[in-house]
Amino acid sequence: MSDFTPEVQEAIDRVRADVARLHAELVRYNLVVWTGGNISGRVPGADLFVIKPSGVGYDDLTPENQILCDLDGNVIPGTPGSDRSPSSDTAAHAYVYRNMPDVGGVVHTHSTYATAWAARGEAVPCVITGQADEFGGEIPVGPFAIIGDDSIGRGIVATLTGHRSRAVLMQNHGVFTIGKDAKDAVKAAVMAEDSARTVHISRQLGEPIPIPPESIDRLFDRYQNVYGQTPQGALGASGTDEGDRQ
Ligand SMILES: O=C(CO)[C@@H](O)[C@@H](O)COP(=O)(O)O
Repeated sequence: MSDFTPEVQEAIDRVRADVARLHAELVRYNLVVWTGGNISGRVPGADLFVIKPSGVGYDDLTPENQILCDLDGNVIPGTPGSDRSPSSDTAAHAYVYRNMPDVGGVVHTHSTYATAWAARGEAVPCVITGQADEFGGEIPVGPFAIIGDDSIGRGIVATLTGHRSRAVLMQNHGVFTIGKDAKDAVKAAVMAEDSARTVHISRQLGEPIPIPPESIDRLFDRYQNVYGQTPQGALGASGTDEGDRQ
C-alpha cells in the first residue's frame, strides 16, 4: 500500500472523482460508442495520473475503480482499482504526461466526424471562427501508430508540440486531445468533433472559404485571453477588444 502525504492523497481523490465523472460528458456529447474512449488526469504535485479501467462501461465508472499510475504507465499496487487492467491507451497517456509537463489531462475518442477526417489522413482546415478560437488553426493529423507501445504517445507529442491545436487526428484511428486538466481536454474533444462535423458538411456544399491567417491569430488571441469571465469581472462596455481588456 502506497503512503501519500495528505495533500497528495487529497489531489488523487479529486482527480479520481473528476475522471470518473467526466466520462459521462463523452456520452452526453455523442463522442463515444460502447467503451471506445478514455480520459485521464494528472495528479497535481505528484508524478502520477488517474485513468479509467479498460473496457468498463461508462455507467459503471466510479472514483474508486479509476486506476492510479506512475508516469511510466505502471499501476500503483495496493491502490483502489489496481486489481483491474488500465485503459489500453495508458502508455500513450503516460508518454504525453512525461513529455508535456504543462498537460494535466488527456482524452481519446473515436468521435465520428473527426475520425472520418483521420481515416483520410486529412487535417481539418480552419474555415470557421469557432475553430480559430479554440485551436488557432487547422486540427493536424498525426502518424498511423498501432496500440501496444508508446508509438501513439510519440505521435501525439511530435504533432502537438509547438502547435496551437490541443487536438490531433491520429491517422486511421481517432482523436487525442490535451488540456490543462481533464475537463479542459474533454472540452477540446467536444470542440474538435464540432469543427470536424461542420467543416465536413460545408465541404459537401462547396469549397469552404479560408480565413486569413492574421484573422485566425486575432480570433485565437481574443478567445484565449479575453473571452468569458475574467477576474476583473464584466467585459468592457464598448464590446470591442480594447474595451474587453480594460
Ligand atoms: O482505440 C482503442 C482501441 O483501438 C481504445 O482506445 C478504445 O477501445 C478504448 O479502450 P479502453 O477501454 O480505454 O481500454
